[in-house]
Amino acid sequence: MADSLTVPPALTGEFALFFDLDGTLAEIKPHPDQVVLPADILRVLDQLSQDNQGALALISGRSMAELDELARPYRFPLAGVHGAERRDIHGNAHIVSLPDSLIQTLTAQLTAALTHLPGTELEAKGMAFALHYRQAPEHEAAITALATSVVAAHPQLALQPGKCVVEIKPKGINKGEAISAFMGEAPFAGRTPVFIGDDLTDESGFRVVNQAGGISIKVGQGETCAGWRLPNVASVWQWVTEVANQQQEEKIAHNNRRKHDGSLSRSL
Ligand SMILES: O=P(O)(O)OC[C@H]1O[C@H](O[C@H]2O[C@H](CO)[C@@H](O)[C@H](O)[C@H]2O)[C@H](O)[C@@H](O)[C@@H]1O
Repeated sequence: MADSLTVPPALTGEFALFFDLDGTLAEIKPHPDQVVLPADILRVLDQLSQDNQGALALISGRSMAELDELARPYRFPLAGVHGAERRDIHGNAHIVSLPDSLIQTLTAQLTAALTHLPGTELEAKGMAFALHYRQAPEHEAAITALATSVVAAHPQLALQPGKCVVEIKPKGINKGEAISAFMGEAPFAGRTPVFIGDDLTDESGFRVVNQAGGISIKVGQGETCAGWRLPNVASVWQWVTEVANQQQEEKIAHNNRRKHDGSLSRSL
């Protein structure tokens, strides 16, 4: 499927919009804390959210606290840590946690192990851990072996490989489940889901969206079950801006038709 994929179609209708963050809305950077979302793109997302009755959510591997920071001043519905955290349209949080004792043990174990792998970084996210090797690609095999051994020792955990990262997350957690949860609730329910993502963690989201007859969009190269492809982050920004502009024009045309019909019926 991968290489014959084309740019996604125009969006006319009632949509529920889901966006991955790193590698989709934001360029990949050497370190996670160097990532920013341009103010223009945040305004476009807010516009899209308003024009779709609030049916827009960020679906990310990052924590919800980081997502809120990156999306400031806006507060969108969120799924963080690959779906282990979720904040619905009413602001209610749905959290999958691990026992504190296990989090403490894993933090200590992983911190100690990474001191022997210079250039690697541990990102502790509460119920999940990202083991980054972007600055030390020579340690990819060691990081993968370490994460694999930790997951093998704890049946409640699962591996989540990504771009220069191997993550350890609670078992059964994935972005597809998070999108399904949103699709069961207003204002998402009944709309056609659209999900844009770039990485392996996004494939479960694409599957759910495909099953619902929605629009799944892979950013960049690589095998995917998505139905459409955009080449890079710049093309995502361009596409979402075009979609927002088009929805605005439709709204204006719709309002003008209503005004015109109203004045016609008054004059009859
Ligand atoms: O689901 P996403 O929104 O795509 O988040 C996936 C992970 O993104 C971050 O790591 C990745 O992006 C970093 C910044 O560009 C990059 O330095 C790193 O190599 C990538 O793996 C984030 O740090 C993770 O917590 C997310 O799970």
